[in-house]
This record gives sequence, structure tokens and C-alpha cells, in this order.
Amino acid sequence: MASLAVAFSGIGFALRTQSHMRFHAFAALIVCTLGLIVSLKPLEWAIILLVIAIVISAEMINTAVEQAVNLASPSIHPVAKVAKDVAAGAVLFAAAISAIIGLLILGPPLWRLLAG
Ligand SMILES: Nc1ncnc2c1ncn2[C@@H]1O[C@H](COP(=O)(O)OP(=O)(O)OP(=O)(O)O)[C@@H](O)[C@H]1O
Repeated sequence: MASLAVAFSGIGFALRTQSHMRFHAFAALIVCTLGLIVSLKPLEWAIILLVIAIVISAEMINTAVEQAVNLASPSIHPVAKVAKDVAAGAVLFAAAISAIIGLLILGPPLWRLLAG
């Protein structure tokens, strides 16, 4: 129970302090709403939920790396820069691939819906 509480506190910290985390959560909400509108199939839902989990987890790990680097290296250091840049790159990579997957899965049914 205590470990659940600390995990939720970590999620709360990321949501409160990271605008990118709030953006990803909002984007996930929009994608799930669109998925309901176009009645995605179970396998499509599984892929969408998997990529949402990957992006949000990457953002939280990025936040953890930032905090750890701030603690270990409050002053400017090239290694601190590499650690933060690589963590940010992981989020960008996951988000870019997820956007493509979202378009592949949601694009055709949304297009059919809009085309009438
Ligand atoms: N201690 C440091 N030494 C060298 N470069 C740093 C250091 N801290 C930050 N940087 C550089 O600044 C960039 C932004 O760092 P910062 O900690 O502000 O991350 P951020 O993604 O902007 O965080 P937040 O989302 O909390 O605003 C890093 O990717 C890195 O290039």
C-alpha cells in the first residue's frame, strides 16, 4: 500500500511540475476519446494503450533523470548535459513514433467518418 502511495506521489509530481507530462496526458485523453468515437478493435486499443504507456513512462523517467542530475550536478557539467539530453531524446523518439502509430490507426476511420 505504501509503495502504491509513493508511486502515485511520483505521478502527481510529474503532472504538477512538467508541462510536457500534462501535454502527453491531454493527448492521451484526446486519442482515447477518438478511439471510442471510431470504435477501435481490441488489438488497436492494445497498441494505442501500449504507446500511451511508453510515452508517459518515458516522460516520467525523463523527469526522474532531471531531478537526479540536478541533485548530483547543480552546476553546469558536460556529463549532466548529456544525461538530460539523452533522456529528453528518449521522450522525443517515443512521442514521434507514437504519433505515427496514432495516425496509422486512427487516421483511416476518422477520414471515413469525416468523409461521410
Ligand atoms: N547541470 C547542467 N549542465 C549542463 N547542461 C545542463 C544542465 N542542466 C540542464 N542543462 C541543459 O539544459 C537543458 C534543459 O535542462 P532542464 O533541466 O531545464 O530540462 P527541461 O527539459 O527544460 O526541464 P523542465 O521540463 O523541468 O523545464 C538540458 O537538456 C541540458 O542540455
